[in-house]
Amino acid sequence: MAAPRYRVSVIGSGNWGSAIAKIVGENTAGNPNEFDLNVRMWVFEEMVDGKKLTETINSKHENVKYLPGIRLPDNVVAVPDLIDCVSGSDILVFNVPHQFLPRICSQLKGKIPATVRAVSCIKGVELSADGITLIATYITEQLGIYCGALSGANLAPEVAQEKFSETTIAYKIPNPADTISQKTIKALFHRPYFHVNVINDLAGVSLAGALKNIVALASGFVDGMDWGDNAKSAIIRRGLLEMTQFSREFFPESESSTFTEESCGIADVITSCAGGRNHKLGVAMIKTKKPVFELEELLLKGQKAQGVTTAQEVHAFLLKRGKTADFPLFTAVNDIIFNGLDSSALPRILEQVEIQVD
Ligand SMILES: NC(=O)C1=CN([C@@H]2O[C@H](COP(=O)(O)OP(=O)(O)OC[C@H]3O[C@@H](n4cnc5c(N)ncnc54)[C@H](O)[C@@H]3O)[C@@H](O)[C@H]2O)C=CC1
Ligand SMILES: O=C(CO)COP(=O)(O)O
Repeated sequence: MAAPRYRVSVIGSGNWGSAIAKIVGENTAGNPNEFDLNVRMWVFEEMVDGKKLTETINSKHENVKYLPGIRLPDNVVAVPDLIDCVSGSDILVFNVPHQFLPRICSQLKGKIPATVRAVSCIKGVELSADGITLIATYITEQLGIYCGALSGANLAPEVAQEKFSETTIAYKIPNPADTISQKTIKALFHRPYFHVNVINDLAGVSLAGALKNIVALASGFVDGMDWGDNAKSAIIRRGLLEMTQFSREFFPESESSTFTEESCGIADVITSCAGGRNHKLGVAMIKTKKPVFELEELLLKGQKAQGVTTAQEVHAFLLKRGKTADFPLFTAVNDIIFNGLDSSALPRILEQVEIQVD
């Protein structure tokens, strides 16, 4: 009997969504025994230069708004209808700014067979009255399918230009009878220029990707104040410690080594504090004093900086638990964005507590 050829859909077509669709399209084309050639990519439809974005993507093979200048493989097909996009697929790749996920899941609920498998490339968390849920876990809870997580030091424009980077995927086989293995998942994402390491630590990979966006904003603040490289390294060190402590304390199944050894940990903090959108926004906030969401629109032109909402969500979670004092950097980032705290207070705030990680 011939082995199954898995059909893959990518849900999302922003800066990272399009770059990941390019990778997946290259790999389905390169592994015809394992994957169906065509990759459907869900596009939140909008008019760009008087034309539907899906039509432009399918005729020019370029996402002219969110990943301009990069040719997408011909086998990546833009689809405006979410249900059409996922129907008949075996593997779903979720890649949207995290604030849009609940609506997407509510549209998909009850329509996905339990045998479908998913990977989330989203960097964020889901906040509810009960607390914080990992994005992958949220997808599992909403759709009844297993979901892993991909996260790493992966600025989308660099990955799309095929400049070398590494990434981490957390994927555990949920059912011994599954034919979609860690090897299958690696074959879907690994490229000569995009090296994948598959591990088991779903909480560590997911939280590293979400929390580093808060640290990247803080690094933008110190660069906005022109405080130099020593200050930025201090923010990176303290940020990584708070990220690890948060994960170990609230998700004890996470592993410290994920933060120190994997691309999704230290490497992503360094990358994001050097060149990411959250960093850029942090710099601009200090230099211009303009409101954060006005700057996001102005600078990112429809792209999103996830650190702003994540800082707010993590703060609400810590406040409810009386734990803000244990996470002074996370708390200060929220207070600088939303409560008018002066960023020059960072050294005084960080002096008060030294983080302990087991
Ligand atoms: N861009 C990057 O370099 C990287 C991003 N990520 C993460 O990937 C995830 C997706 O980010 P990007 O693809 O960069 O997105 P993006 O920041 O480019 O956001 C724009 C996307 O949001 C969509 N959108 C706007 N309004 C919407 C709505 N109401 N409903 C649904 N979609 C809507 C747009 O159509 C567009 O596809 C985020 O969690 C981000 O943190 C991870 C690694 C790298
Ligand atoms: O996650 C990223 C790089 O790994 C992208 O970070 P930004 O969203 O801050 O651009």
